[in-house]
Amino acid sequence: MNQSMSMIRTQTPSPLSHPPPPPSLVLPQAMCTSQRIYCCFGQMEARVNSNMSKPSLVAKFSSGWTETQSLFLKQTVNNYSLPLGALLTSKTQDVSTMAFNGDEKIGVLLLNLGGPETLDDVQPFLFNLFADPDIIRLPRLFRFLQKPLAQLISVLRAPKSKEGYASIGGGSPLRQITDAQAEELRKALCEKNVPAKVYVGMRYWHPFTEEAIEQIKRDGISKLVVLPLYPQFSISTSGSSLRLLESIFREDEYLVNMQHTVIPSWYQREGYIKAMADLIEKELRNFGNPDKVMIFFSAHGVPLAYVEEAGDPYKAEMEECVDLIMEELEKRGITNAYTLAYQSRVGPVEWLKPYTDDTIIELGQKGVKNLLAVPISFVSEHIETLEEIDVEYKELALKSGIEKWGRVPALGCEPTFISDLADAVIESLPYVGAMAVSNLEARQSLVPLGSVEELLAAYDSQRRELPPLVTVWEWGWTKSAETWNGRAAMLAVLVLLVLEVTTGEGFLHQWGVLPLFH
Ligand SMILES: C=CC1=C(C)c2cc3[nH]c(cc4nc(cc5[nH]c(cc1n2)c(C)c5CCC(=O)O)C(CCC(=O)O)=C4C)c(C)c3C=C
Ligand SMILES: [Fe+2]
Repeated sequence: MNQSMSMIRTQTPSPLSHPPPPPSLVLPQAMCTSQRIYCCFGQMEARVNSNMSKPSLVAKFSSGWTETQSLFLKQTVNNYSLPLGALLTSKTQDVSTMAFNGDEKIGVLLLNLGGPETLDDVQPFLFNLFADPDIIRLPRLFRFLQKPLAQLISVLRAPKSKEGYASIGGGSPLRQITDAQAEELRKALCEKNVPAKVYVGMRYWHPFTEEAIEQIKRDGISKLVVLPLYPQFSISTSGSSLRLLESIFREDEYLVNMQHTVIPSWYQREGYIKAMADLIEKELRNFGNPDKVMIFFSAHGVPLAYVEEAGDPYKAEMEECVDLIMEELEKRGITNAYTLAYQSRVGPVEWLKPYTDDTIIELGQKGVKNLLAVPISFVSEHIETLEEIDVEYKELALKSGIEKWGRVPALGCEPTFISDLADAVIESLPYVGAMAVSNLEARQSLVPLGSVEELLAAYDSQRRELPPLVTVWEWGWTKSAETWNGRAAMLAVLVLLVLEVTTGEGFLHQWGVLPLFH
């Protein structure tokens, strides 16, 4: 464990005054046995017994504490070895004035994928997406081909994508919905006495993350909470956005000094789980016999290698998320059969299984008649809910023998959900600028709160090569021959691809590799 990971930050012992001083004492965790931690408002003092593995609350003296506050303190101390004093402030008082100095400006950066707003945007949007090494990661030898390949694939895919976007109104609704979510989150934070500015940073289209960061600098934000709008962490989504942020932060003096924290995933939060269960419960009522309906969770897929080779926690988080939603439904007396499958695969490599389309056909064959689709990787309506699920999968289901099909809407600006996001932000504030949770066992989710750098170090740190979505081959006997043979092979592949696309014939069509995308 490195030194910074084994530290805890505590409130300096101070008189019981108001407001508290900022956290200033940093102690190696190993030295914190029976560390006394004073909280300097509300007349309270907490003593924490801590060792390398897990701190625990051993004593608490307070006046005027509610049951919830005591429980919160206990859970917090037992789960995290981080700034206790600040955590106490966040639950008891106005964070903007208590946890931080009055001149601190809090910002929340919502990260999302972005989508083309017009049909003309589709090809350049796809180029940005495929030029991202977290989406198509070529072997080192072929990295120089990332952009030409992105150009080729985006041109190849654009007609099919355009058709999809045309059928949902000529563009993606993602920007509008994310802007509305940002505004609702701002209001919810304000109502909870945490005035903050909320920014939207998209990965592949406007408003780009770079644009949001420029605004954050102009606004003089001093403490930033980074909140990817993906409930589950994946290298291909939150990971890619965080990698971009890391490179932006690294090159900018203002940003290097701006304190931040990241909420990497939040699929396990009670408010989110309850909001999902509410939507499912409501939609089940539209069926004649709700208890006979198969609940069909359809998650966005990722290539299998992300999970098996790069350590992407996405699959594990997804499965846990589905279990939590089903547990919540069970508490409400809803014990329907359910299943989880993965949609939207792209290219010929293996993705997470079972695939949504195969599963729909199988369910039909098994005699399932009522199916309720639940999109689970997204919190906004977009092409993959409005077109892929509502049109393509519905059609497939009806063809496969399903008689009644329903679909749960995406969360959008659902109040329980927005309020829970606001709580997630508030609970993360004490971690802004602090070290990440060092105790693996104490993590509440598979990916812990932390800084951009730490999160990237925890997952996919070596950025191992992943099988590209378009498979290329290598041969040769010496290092240099391998390099040049590889490059020649890649060029040959490119030429053949161009010929295939222009003539519509060739070996890839014969092998069923092209058309590349479904
Ligand atoms: C090529 C590989 C892709 C991976 C891996 C991938 C993962 C992934 N994506 C989302 C969420 C969204 N994807 C969206 C669009 C989109 N994604 C891909 C490819 C991969 N996604 C493509 C080619 C596209 C463009 C649309 C299309 O042509 O099909 C969107 C935006 C949709 C919109 O309305 O504009 C979202 C959102 C997740 C959650 C995920 C992995 C977990
Ligand atoms: Fe995608």
